[in-house]
Amino acid sequence: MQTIGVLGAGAWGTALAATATKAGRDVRVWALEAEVAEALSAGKGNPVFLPDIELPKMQASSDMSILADCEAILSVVPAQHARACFNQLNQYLTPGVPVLLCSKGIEKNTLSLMTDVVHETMPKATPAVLSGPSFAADVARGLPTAVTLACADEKLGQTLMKAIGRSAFRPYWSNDLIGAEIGGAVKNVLAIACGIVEGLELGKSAHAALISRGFAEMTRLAVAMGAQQQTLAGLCGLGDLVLTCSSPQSRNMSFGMALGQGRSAQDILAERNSVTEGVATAPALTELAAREGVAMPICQAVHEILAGQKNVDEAMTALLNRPFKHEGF
Ligand SMILES: NC(=O)C1=CN([C@@H]2O[C@H](COP(=O)(O)OP(=O)(O)OC[C@H]3O[C@@H](n4cnc5c(N)ncnc54)[C@H](O)[C@@H]3O)[C@@H](O)[C@H]2O)C=CC1
Ligand SMILES: O=C(CO)COP(=O)(O)O
Repeated sequence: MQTIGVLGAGAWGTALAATATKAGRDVRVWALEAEVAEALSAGKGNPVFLPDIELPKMQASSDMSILADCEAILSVVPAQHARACFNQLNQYLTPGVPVLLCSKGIEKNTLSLMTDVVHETMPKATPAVLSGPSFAADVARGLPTAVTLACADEKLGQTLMKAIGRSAFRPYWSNDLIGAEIGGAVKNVLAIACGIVEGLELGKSAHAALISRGFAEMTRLAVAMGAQQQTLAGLCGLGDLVLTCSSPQSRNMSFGMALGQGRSAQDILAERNSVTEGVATAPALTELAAREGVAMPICQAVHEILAGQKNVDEAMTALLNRPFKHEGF
């Protein structure tokens, strides 16, 4: 597998394209913004989404036909834009081509996971999922990490791992696509909650308790949707949850911190050109949890705050006054 297409040149798409280039692949990048495509093609990095990081030169275009006939595609567009992009991408795919889903979110209104969106828009494609603790800036700088690569077919999974893996970027194979997707989507909402706890200065004990109970919520939903419990204990679940809930480098966590400090969601988002996936995923997740009959009180509290149904203090008081119960998932 030599020719790798990357759909989306935000921070993460760019970091993954750089990684695959360093791994020796022939990489082709589709960027929505012509200025990003021009800068990447000229070897000037990505001044819009990953400024001040030196990157290898790569072929890039804002014309999606650049992805025609690639042997694998990495999809790295924000979850809420995936369907529109896939509708356009479909015409350029060869039958059976693997599409490795690298974005972390659930589609609003339809409640579709990214694999569902692939099945509905690109029936020729074979979906796989890449998820785990991986800040784009760290990966683009060549700092080490490990991620989950979920693919139903182990042989294809191994081929994808060899194509994009390096010593500093270590994929581990799993056959559990649903577990990998749910882990990545839910941790973003939980990171907002952790940020709120930090912004309210409720202390590190509250922070750790929230991560642990959040992990129980994530696992409950994933298992109800057919995932294996152990997947959530891996890189794409606990690994990414710990990373994203621990550092203001996370957009979701820093968004939550600003909310906890009293700023409005609208004001915080207006200052950003980057995506904060947990904001759109929170309402979808709340609906999905209700559909599956799974209790997700922390994620629901984030949704209620974002929907203006409760302020942060009211949401926190409601969480702290839930009935005492058995621990466990
Ligand atoms: N940045 C990171 O550290 C990581 C991000 N991810 C995930 O990767 C996905 C992409 O995030 P980032 O690369 O960070 O994005 P970003 O926040 O750096 O950039 C925003 C991206 O959204 C794209 N965009 C905006 N409007 C669009 C539209 N109408 N159609 C298609 N694309 C549009 C922009 O072109 C750009 O690529 C998200 O789901 C995120 O959760 C996953 C792992 C790490
Ligand atoms: O998914 C990520 C790290 O694994 C990035 O998290 P944020 O989108 O919150 O920055």
